[in-house]
Amino acid sequence: MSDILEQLTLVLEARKAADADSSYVASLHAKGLNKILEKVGEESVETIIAAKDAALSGSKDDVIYETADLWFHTLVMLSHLGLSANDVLTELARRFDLSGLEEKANRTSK
Ligand SMILES: N=c1c2ncn([C@@H]3O[C@H](COP(=O)(O)OP(=O)(O)OP(=O)(O)O)[C@@H](O)[C@H]3O)c2ncn1[C@@H]1O[C@H](COP(=O)(O)O)[C@@H](O)[C@H]1O
Repeated sequence: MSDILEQLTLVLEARKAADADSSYVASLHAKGLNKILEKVGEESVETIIAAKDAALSGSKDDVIYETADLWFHTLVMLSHLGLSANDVLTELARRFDLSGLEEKANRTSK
């Protein structure tokens, strides 16, 4: 796992027990899963809009910024559910080198 992802995972875990008044992450946990999912949805839309704008303007800075917001909020969602980036990385590693078409054919109904 990249250094920053590893460090952020540790911070997110610690924030589950932090005071909601002094931590944005703790405030999300206190508000609950629906609020976290609302943020994931919001950041998804903002990422899509930034990508569409980048295709028109050629400026990609907002795509990076909004994608970081999206990744961050999905990490909070995973943490809230007792999961972590490592669980997703393990799944990506399992898929590595497997054609997307082949992987899809092997999927059980989900
Ligand atoms: N990477 C991030 C990160 N990315 C985005 N954000 C916050 O996510 C929010 C998203 O932006 P919005 O404009 O949607 O926020 P908002 O309008 O305040 O949100 P709402 O009131 O609409 O819910 C902002 O408050 C950002 O500051 C982050 N907050 C924290 N982190 C990391 O998490 C760590 C722990 O943060 P705290 O829990 O706040 O200490 C930090 O040290 C960082 O490493």
